[in-house]
Amino acid sequence: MTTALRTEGLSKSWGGFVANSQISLSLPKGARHALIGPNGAGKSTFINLLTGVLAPSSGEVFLMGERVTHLAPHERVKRGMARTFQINTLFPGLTVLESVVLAICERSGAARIWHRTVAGRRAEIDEAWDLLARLHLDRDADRPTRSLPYGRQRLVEIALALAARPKLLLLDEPAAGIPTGESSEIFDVIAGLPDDVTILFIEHDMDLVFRFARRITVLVGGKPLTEGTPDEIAADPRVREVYLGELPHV
Ligand SMILES: Nc1ncnc2c1ncn2[C@@H]1O[C@H](COP(=O)(O)OP(=O)(O)OP(=O)(O)O)[C@@H](O)[C@H]1O
Repeated sequence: MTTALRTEGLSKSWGGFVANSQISLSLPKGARHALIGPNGAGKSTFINLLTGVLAPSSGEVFLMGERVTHLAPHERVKRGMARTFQINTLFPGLTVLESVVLAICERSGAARIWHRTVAGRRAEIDEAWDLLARLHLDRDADRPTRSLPYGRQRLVEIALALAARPKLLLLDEPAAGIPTGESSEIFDVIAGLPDDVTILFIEHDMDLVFRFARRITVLVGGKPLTEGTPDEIAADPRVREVYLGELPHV
């Protein structure tokens, strides 16, 4: 089976403080893998090491079998690694459709001429409509992204990441701060993505984690405590101790 993402002994320290210690993880193609752990466990640090925002103190990162440990973030994006960004820092004044068309142009190399006219980019516009339909965003296509409710903005962020046609999608708390009904919708959309997109997500809401992950890694104090299926993780007394009753009963 093809491994989409593999890390070997990935570690990050600042001075004497160890934020990530010897994390070795392997995600087969099509994985729906959750990374969980208490506040400060080192989850965001790990994602930042994967994307190249941070350089590891030691260890390796492989994307689709290729070593990418020392590549710049944009080089990893080119090779198929995408993460979501807060939309407010991207194109707040553009409509949903314009934002997604621009992101597609960025991937297809048409970005350098986009200012001529977005309306002239027929292939990119068609692709954007397909993507919006898949994410149930088509009815919002003509609205400025900043006028959307927060939950739908998060969906646009996912659409922008998908515009890069990623092989690996990294989601750092995709449902944070969103009312329960809307967060389920976001995870329904994520669950409906095709299996050629491998997904690693961080999420604090244990109901969502146990509904959508096929495997879970638990990080405590920067170290992997255990990894397993949702049933295995929910039944693990060490994990139950860390989560103090937040886990579903099996
Ligand atoms: N640039 C930095 N310099 C020093 N320490 C840092 C830096 N970035 C993160 N840390 C520390 O590393 C530890 C892990 O932080 P990280 O944000 O990765 O945890 P997390 O599991 O994502 O937490 P949360 O669930 O609260 O978002 C924390 O103690 C944090 O203070």
